[in-house]
Amino acid sequence: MMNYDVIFIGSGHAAWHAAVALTQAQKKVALIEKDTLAGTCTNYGCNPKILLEGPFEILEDMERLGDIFDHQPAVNWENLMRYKHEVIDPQKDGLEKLFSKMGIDIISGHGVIKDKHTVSVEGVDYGTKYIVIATGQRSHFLDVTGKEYLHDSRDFMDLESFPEHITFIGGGYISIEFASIASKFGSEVHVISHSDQILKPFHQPYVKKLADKLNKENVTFHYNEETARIEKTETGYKLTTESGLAIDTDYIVDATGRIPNVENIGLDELGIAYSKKGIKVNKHLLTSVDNIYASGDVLDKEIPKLTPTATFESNYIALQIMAREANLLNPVKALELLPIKYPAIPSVAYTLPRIAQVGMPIAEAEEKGYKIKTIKFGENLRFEYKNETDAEMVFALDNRKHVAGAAIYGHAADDLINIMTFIVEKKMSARELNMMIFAFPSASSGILDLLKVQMLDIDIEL
Ligand SMILES: Cc1cc2nc3c(=O)[nH]c(=O)nc-3n(C[C@H](O)[C@H](O)[C@H](O)COP(=O)(O)OP(=O)(O)OC[C@H]3O[C@@H](n4cnc5c(N)ncnc54)[C@H](O)[C@@H]3O)c2cc1C
Ligand SMILES: NC(=O)c1ccc[n+]([C@@H]2O[C@H](COP(=O)([O-])OP(=O)(O)OC[C@H]3O[C@@H](n4cnc5c(N)ncnc54)[C@H](O)[C@@H]3O)[C@@H](O)[C@H]2O)c1
Repeated sequence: MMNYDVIFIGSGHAAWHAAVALTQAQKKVALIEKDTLAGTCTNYGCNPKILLEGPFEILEDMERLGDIFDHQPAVNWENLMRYKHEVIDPQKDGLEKLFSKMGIDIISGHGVIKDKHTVSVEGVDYGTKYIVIATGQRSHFLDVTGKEYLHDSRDFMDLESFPEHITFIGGGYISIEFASIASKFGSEVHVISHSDQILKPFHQPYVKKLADKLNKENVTFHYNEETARIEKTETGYKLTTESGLAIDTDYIVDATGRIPNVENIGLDELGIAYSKKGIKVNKHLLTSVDNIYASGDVLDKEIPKLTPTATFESNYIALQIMAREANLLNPVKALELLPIKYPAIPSVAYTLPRIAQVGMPIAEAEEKGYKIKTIKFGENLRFEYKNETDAEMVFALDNRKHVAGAAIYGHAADDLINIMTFIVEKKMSARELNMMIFAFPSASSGILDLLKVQMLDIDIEL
């Protein structure tokens, strides 16, 4: 039987960062993957999503600049799809080469934990000292009549031609990000939310601003509607809700969330606890079995299930295993195994424009009595922000004049929020920011200049 120091079940970000770090630390490592090497983000999530969205972002920029351009171009979806395959498909091959070169074994097939030191793949057993469960999540599908006509995000990002009428069920990240693309493409878009909200975790005034904008661009939002059934019609599909709303459409994306892959991997047999939200772990990301960790989307966790959080957990587990191994070698100088401590985590909805946030939600900061300040940087710095006059940031100042949290609405929010993450995490003061020089003109320097003044909390409105 082949023996390893660490076996990872899954090969996404929750797994491979640790696999690389442990291999560099001379550990013998294997990644087990039943689908595509490198997991969701690389092949079917963040990477293809942002590639497909890129040209629509350029269109949006051009539209904002109006008649400065003589012609408004259109996106050729077939060519964009070809470009996606050209760029995204080789990524897994590149990683496979890198992993093999490093000496990481890649085992194809469905991994099942047989006992605490054995993982079985398609009838072959592999021995190991540690196991990391990093099996991620899969799309949830509604259990309704006609569910066979529903598609998920993976299907959407593989569409060969773009539908003229498209319907998204769910009001989360996937629905609203893809609805942004579809509306820019010129399709008639419907979004069905079973609650009275969309993008629930985000700053709701900005979500409303986005919904109003999308609404003007052919996106119709239907709130408090439960999907009842889907029927095939002569021209496409008819989606009917429990209240009787009927929508004729060419394509339906079910984006009602993702569910953790906890089945058929040996959890019950080993007594590893899990819930509907995922595998339960302690503060060291250990399951109830002392050599079996879990990482990434498959975790039952309160923090957002994102690529950077999966990567953070993966790196943390690598360090835990290295420390445990070092302590075995030298128990006298045993290293302290610190519990995981997450820093400020930014979230971004890659809509057109983006909505981003970090730190304490503004609504919570308001309740705590923190000072809430708004910077209308798009209006104030129109020359720099490509005429995006409605771009703005709201932030909360705690009583020590540190930024406790921020939310941004605007095209550059995905990058600007990283600057704010730094400021929030490091509890930077206006004085410290003032001691630094930033390149100008740039999206971040504008916002930083305005922020420094506002952080001083002198009574002026910018
Ligand atoms: C459409 C979409 C867009 C997204 N956009 C973003 C974004 O912009 N930013 C962001 O931060 N996050 C985004 N995410 C979320 C991000 O993709 C996940 O948080 C991230 O991929 C989690 O990594 P992971 O390694 O935990 O899981 P995954 O990447 O899902 O990897 C798990 C792997 O385990 C494999 N597996 C499962 N069971 C077994 C088994 N028994 N044996 C062997 N292999 C198994 C699976 O095939 C899979 O490849 C997006 C997700 C989707 C679906
Ligand atoms: N920009 C990003 O970081 C990004 C982008 C895409 C996906 N993701 C990740 O992928 C996950 C999945 O995305 P998602 O948009 O599918 O999930 P989500 O959790 O963001 O949204 C799911 C939506 O479906 C609704 N819903 C749930 N059950 C329903 C039901 N029975 N009927 C109707 N509606 C229902 C919810 O109210 C919610 O609006 C996200 O939670 C996130 O972790 C992140």
